[in-house]
Amino acid sequence: MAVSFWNNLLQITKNRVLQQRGVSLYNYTHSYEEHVIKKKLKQFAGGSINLSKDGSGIGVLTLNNPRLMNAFTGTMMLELQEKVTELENWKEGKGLIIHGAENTFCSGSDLNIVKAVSLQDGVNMCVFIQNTLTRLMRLPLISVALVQGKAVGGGAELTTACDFRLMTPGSEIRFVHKLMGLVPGWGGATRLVQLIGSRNALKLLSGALKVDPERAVRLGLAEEILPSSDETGSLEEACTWLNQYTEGPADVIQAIKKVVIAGRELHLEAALREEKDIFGTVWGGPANVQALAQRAKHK
Ligand SMILES: CCC(=O)SCCNC(=O)CCNC(=O)[C@H](O)C(C)(C)COP(=O)(O)OP(=O)(O)OC[C@H]1O[C@@H](n2cnc3c(N)ncnc32)[C@H](O)[C@@H]1OP(=O)(O)O
Repeated sequence: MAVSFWNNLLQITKNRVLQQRGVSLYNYTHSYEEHVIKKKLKQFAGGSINLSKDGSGIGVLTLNNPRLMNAFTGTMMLELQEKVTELENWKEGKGLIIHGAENTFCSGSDLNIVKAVSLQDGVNMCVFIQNTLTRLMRLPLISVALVQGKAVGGGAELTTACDFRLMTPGSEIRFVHKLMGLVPGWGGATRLVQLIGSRNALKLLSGALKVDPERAVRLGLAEEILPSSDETGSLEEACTWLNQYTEGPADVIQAIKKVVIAGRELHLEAALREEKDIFGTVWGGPANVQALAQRAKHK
């Protein structure tokens, strides 16, 4: 009796955490105070995170700090959080492409920050960006990291917060943390293990291996190698690839992503309950009614 009470409570809590995507994994009980770290991040300015949203429900998020190979400054970390909040509230959204400006993806954390901050601030920055990337991963949008040039360190970690990775010829994903005397902290190791298994993840992290597109596809880390390597061509190709999966009404696409998140993150019974609740949001909805009226056949 008591065990089942606590199991139920645990499941309800997990459901709530999943549903309230803005909720942080960490709070003051972990000595984490977001407003304090935000103030610190403001001190490391430069670059920007740009978001454009088109009428067909596809958003394009551009990491824009090409002078430093699109390394994340403090203000870019803050802007990423703002853009994720905007995307969480985008009712018409269906898909998201993340790419870097000027033919390269991202070289991770700005090394000027790594050099300047204390251990406590470093850990709190890690918490801040880990929270943002967890929310990014849970967006009700189908997300793609378009990897052109190099995705290094935190840049490699960011690619793993997307549902899919598409790589251009000559591009590379590399977890260089070991060479910096570090390990991933933006959630990248946890997600990498989920994506390619613990043995492959261990090889990539402990060898700081350069993962070219062919190897990434073999490992199941990337879906495809796009034909174009230039910025405009590869972005168009990534949009075309994504469109195969975002055809249809936004509420249905978002519901599909939500049932997949539930299946991935929750225990079986909680996932099944969540799936039933999400099902209830589309049953009898406009797309369902229209499909029934058209006597749809799926040949
Ligand atoms: C989560 C924790 C982490 O992210 S730890 C990992 C931090 N990132 C790194 O250690 C990557 C360091 N950078 C590199 O290895 C190379 O710059 C890479 C990305 C491979 C690109 O090489 P390459 O194409 O030859 O360009 P480059 O080295 O000439 O770089 C151009 C200018 O950009 C700068 N840059 C690059 N990355 C960063 C970074 N993360 N932080 C600060 N600055 C960075 C380079 O220093 C270089 O600047 P400059 O032209 O020498 O003034």
